[in-house]
Amino acid sequence: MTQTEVEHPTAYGQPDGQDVDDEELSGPLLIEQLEGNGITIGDIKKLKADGYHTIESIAYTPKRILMNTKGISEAKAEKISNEAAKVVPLGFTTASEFHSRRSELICLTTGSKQLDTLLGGGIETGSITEVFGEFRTGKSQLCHTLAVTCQLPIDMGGGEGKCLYIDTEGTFRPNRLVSIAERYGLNANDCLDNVAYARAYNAEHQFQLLSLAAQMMAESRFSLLIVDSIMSLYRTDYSGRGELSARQTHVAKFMRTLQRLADEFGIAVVITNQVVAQVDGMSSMYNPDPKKPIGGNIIAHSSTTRLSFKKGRAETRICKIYDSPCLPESECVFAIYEDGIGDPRVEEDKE
Ligand SMILES: Nc1ncnc2c1ncn2[C@@H]1O[C@H](COP(=O)(O)OP(=O)(O)OP(=O)(O)O)[C@@H](O)[C@H]1O
Repeated sequence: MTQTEVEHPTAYGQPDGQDVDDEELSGPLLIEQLEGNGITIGDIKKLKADGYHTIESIAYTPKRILMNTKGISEAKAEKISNEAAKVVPLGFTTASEFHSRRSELICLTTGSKQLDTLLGGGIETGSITEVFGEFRTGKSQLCHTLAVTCQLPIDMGGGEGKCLYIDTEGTFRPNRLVSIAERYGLNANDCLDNVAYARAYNAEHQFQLLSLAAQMMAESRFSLLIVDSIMSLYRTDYSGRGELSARQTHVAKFMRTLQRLADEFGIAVVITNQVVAQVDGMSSMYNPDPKKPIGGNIIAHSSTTRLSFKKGRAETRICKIYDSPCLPESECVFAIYEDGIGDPRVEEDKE
C-alpha cells in the first residue's frame, strides 16, 4: 500500500481532514472484474451471496469449496478458479522480494511504546493476533484502544482504515473510544462513525457476521477486525463432550475465514480468548499458576502471534509473547488508563 501523507491527526474518512486517496491505495480486486470469459454476472451474484467479494477470496479458496456455493458447478468452479489465478499471484517469489514486502507491513500502535517495541512495532496487519488472559487483564481495553489507533495516519502508528468490532460478550463501550480519541486529537464522533460494531448472539451468527464483514471491507478501507472474545459463544453453544468435534470443525472454519480476510484485505485481525486452569501434572509442577487459552490446537495453530496478559500492580498489566514466528519469548509492562492502553507512569507523572 502506498503511504498517504497526512499532516494532522485525523480519523480515517473525516470530511474535514486530509482523506485517504482511494486511487493511491492498491486494495483488493473486486470480484466483478471476473465477469466475462464464460463467467456471468449471475455467477458473481451467487458467489457474493456466499461471502466472496474479491478475486483474492476466490484465488485463496479450494475449488471443491467454491462448488459448495449454490448454482456453481464443478466446471464453473474450475473456470472461476483459473481466471482468479491469472490475476492473483499464487506461485513462488524470492525471499528478497518477500522480505521487501514484509518490510512494508503496517503495524498498529497499541498505545504503549513498550508493548509496541515488544511486538516489533505493534499489531501486525495481514495476520491474526490472539490475546488471552484472565478476566480484567485488559484484553477488551486493548481492543478499544486499537479500534481508535487503527484509524490514525500510518506515520502515527495507524492503519488509515476503519475498524470492525464483533462483540460476543456485550462488553463494548463506545464511551471508552471517546476518551481514547481525545488523547490522539481525533474528532470523537468521526472516530465512532468509523467503527462498525456488531453483537454476535450465537456461534453461527458470529460466523455469518464475517460474510457481512467481507462485503463491507470490499466497499471501504478497513484496517482492523476485532473478535472479543472468540470462544465464549462456542462454549455455550457446544457444551457437551460429544459436541467437541463439531465445535472444533466450526472453530476451524471461522479461523480460516479470519485468515482469509487478513490476506485478502491486508487487515490486522485481533481476537481475545479466555483461559482455563491447566490440569496436567507436569505443567503445574513447573508453573505455580498454570492457565492455558481455550480452543485447543485449532486456535493455537491458526493464530500467528499469541500474547498472554496478566495482572500487575494497580493499573499495570504484563504482556508476554507466548508464541510468535519471529519474536522471542519476552515480556513487558503496560498500563490501563482512562484514555486507553499506555506505558506505566512514574509517580511524578501521576500528580
Ligand atoms: N475508564 C477506565 N480507566 C481506567 N481503567 C479502566 C477503565 N475502564 C476499565 N478499566 C480497567 O480495565 C480492566 C478491565 O479490563 P478489560 O475489560 O480489558 O478486561 P478483560 O481482560 O477483557 O476481561 P474480561 O474477560 O472480564 O472481559 C479493569 O481492571 C478496569 O479497572
